[in-house]
Amino acid sequence: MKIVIAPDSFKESLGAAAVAEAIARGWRQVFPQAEIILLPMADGGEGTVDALLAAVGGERRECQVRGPLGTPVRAHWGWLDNATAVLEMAAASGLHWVAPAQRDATRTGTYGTGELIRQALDAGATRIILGLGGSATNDGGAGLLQALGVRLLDRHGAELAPGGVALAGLVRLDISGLDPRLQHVRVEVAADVDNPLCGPRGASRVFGPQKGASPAQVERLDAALAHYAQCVAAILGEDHRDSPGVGAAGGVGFACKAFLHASFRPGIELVAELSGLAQALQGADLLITGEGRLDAQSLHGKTPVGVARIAQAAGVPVIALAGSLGEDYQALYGAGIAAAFSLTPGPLSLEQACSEAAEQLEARSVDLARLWRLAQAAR
Ligand SMILES: O=C(O)[C@H](O)CO
Repeated sequence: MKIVIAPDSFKESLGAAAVAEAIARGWRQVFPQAEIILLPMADGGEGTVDALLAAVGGERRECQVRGPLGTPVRAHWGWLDNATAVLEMAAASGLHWVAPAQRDATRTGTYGTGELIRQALDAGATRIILGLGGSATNDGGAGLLQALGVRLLDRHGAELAPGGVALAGLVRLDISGLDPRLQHVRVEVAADVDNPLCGPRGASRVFGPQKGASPAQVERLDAALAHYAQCVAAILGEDHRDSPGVGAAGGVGFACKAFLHASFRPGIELVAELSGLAQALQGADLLITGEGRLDAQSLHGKTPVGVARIAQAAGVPVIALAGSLGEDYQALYGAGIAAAFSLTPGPLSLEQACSEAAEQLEARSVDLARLWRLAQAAR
């Protein structure tokens, strides 16, 4: 029997490698002889740099940058030997940097992600792979642009304060100071979702609430991003707000598309390709994937659906384990996932569920393996 285990991280709880190991421990209790291949995945969000370094090798580097609330954080990135830098915006501006009680999507910013890009430029990168997802921010990448030399000015000619809501006061963009080294760098965005910038499927409405935005704040943020997109279109002569993926990471995708001329692809596709997932699936009986939460939104680029697409092409069935199953998660059954299970055995606080994730994963994996054995015996 050959099993491929290819999960994402469980955000704010367990990295993808630890998730894969916990599932493998459970499976081995029932099938000690099984051939088990562990391929930790990522979709552009948290864990993308580590997944890519694990897949292709390279050097893990660290630097201090401005976190989402403006205080210093220690962010990591990767350097591959062909002058390629691998960055993940969550390392600088991710939700995990902001304690739940402090989450405020109206004022968090992405300046630190721009500083990460500067680090890559200083190192001489000619290609930058930038993972988007898992952000604490909703600023349309405004902070990132400021860190790279763009000036965003209000009606008094003063620089805008950090955060998405401040964009409502944008009157003028001065792009003359944009770091000239960017002209010689290929930027490839690996995005976790394909959402547009604004509107019902936009960054603020879909992802704002998980970053602490109230319904009224969501509306203010959506209007501010629409105004920002309008100002950008006025100077560039091109409106990128509806392009797929520009709503990733609170709209960082938009800044990358408009000013860094980035190409876009689903993050999971890139990670799966570099990790050799399709090859690993040859002759496999089952793929087990997982993510902290699965719901209908997962259809728009999240890891379990991305790996399921590749498994489907290889004729391998897929089962997903999730920390929690959200609204309309059954939509995943139409996207190549045969069955999805939530981890918790009963009511648990979020803190408890996060701290017990490894034990619960192992236990559910045992349950799953036992069910699989029963199904095999009944054949
Ligand atoms: O960071 C976010 O906003 C979500 O992960 C979607 O990209």
